[in-house]
Amino acid sequence: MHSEDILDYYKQAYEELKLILDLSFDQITIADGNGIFTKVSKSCEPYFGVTENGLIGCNAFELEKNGVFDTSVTAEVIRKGEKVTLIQKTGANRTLMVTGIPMFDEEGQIIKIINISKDITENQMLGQELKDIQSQLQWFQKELNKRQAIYDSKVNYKSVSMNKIMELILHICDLDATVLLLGETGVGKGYIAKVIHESSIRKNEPFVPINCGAIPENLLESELFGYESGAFTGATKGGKKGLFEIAGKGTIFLDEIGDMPMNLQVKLLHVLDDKKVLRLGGEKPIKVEGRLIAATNKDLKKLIQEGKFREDLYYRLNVVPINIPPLRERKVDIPALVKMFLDNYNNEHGTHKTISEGGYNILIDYNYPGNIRELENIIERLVITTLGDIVEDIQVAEIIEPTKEINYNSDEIVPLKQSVEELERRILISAFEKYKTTRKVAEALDIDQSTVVKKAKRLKIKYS
Ligand SMILES: Nc1ncnc2c1ncn2[C@@H]1O[C@H](COP(=O)(O)OP(=O)(O)OP(=O)(O)O)[C@@H](O)[C@H]1O
Repeated sequence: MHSEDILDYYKQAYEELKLILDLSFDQITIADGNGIFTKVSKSCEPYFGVTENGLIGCNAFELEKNGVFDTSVTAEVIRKGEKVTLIQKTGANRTLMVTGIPMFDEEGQIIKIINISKDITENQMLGQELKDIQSQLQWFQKELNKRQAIYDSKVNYKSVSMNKIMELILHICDLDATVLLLGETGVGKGYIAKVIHESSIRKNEPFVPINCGAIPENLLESELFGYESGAFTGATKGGKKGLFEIAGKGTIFLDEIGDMPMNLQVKLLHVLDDKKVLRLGGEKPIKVEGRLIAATNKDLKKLIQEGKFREDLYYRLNVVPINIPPLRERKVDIPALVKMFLDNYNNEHGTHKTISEGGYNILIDYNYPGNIRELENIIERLVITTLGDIVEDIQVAEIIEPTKEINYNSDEIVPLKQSVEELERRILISAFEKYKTTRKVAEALDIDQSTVVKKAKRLKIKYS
């Protein structure tokens, strides 16, 4: 071949190479062994924010420093002496996947580096969007699970006050914060404590309830904190786990916290502050990881004033207070509860009882000093004691009549003696429903056992 033909051949080859470079969708750059760009495809311009001529003759190390791209693949190939693939962020805010391929001379020195880049900005954005959607989905799933748990728990309510409580529960169920449930006897504090546990991430861990008012002080202490063998006379060999230990990562429910003896209140406060518990006679602290829910029907502030409840413990427990209103203040909830209890007891006793319209109205009108517990008992008694399939008005009235309360909010003036007797009767009936024995009722009402017996006789209250 003549030298002119050779020149033509190379010229043509060069033109073809340039055309390929410029037509390529990918960004191609060629640098020499020192990292100086010798050829750059036109498509590079929008991706690096620098013109073709602005790149040619520039050093990759310099461009890296000037922020045209973060890590230069050319520079990396020179540093490592081998083929490199990396993700590169450019000054024009694009994300590229770049591969740099070195070419060597006979002595193994790099003479050229060919870089091919693919724009993956959209892929990355889609990837991020996918991640965002996935985390949103997880959040919705978690919310849905919590709502499902509340639905499954069959807390029937229509009232605004209960709706607010359930929304609060959804909000706090997964937090570690201590919950203090307040409300009259029978409003469902224990029931709600269980709902909180079952709607929370702790639902597969134990739910451990204990009634602080029903157990003597020394027994309560060993139940709560456990003991080592030989801690006291009669202690089981091998010791015993306390309820905090048994609850593990679950929920410990301290019912009737207002009845906890002062001495134990101090110990409980230490456990809550230190998040550690010591078994009686033990030396090794055990980590407390469970969530605490406490409940009381007593006025804790009044107990503090009377010196019967520690103020510091009160503030420690009162992180999320939930005040459950009495049933008489949310009568819209009664129909669904009546239906639920009627269905439950019909199932349990194999009956098909319904309640007459009049009987139903009596149930709605009644003020339930014993709250949901009393309503449940009334429905069970009606299902068991009535003979036909329809519970008539009179049968409902007969059950409610002995405890029918005087409506103190009405304008009707009733003789004081009658009012006092009625109030006593209500209190005693509720106390008997809960505590069953005259001794425990006397303890709860802080009167002598003989007074309980006398009053029950005078007010014709039956107890077993
Ligand atoms: N929302 C509810 N739906 C169905 N049953 C309920 C509901 N709330 C309470 N109950 C039922 O009413 C009864 C009393 O509830 P619970 O023992 O939780 O009340 P409490 O406020 O803890 O009472 P106390 O202060 O006397 O311990 C229980 O049998 C419980 O199952």
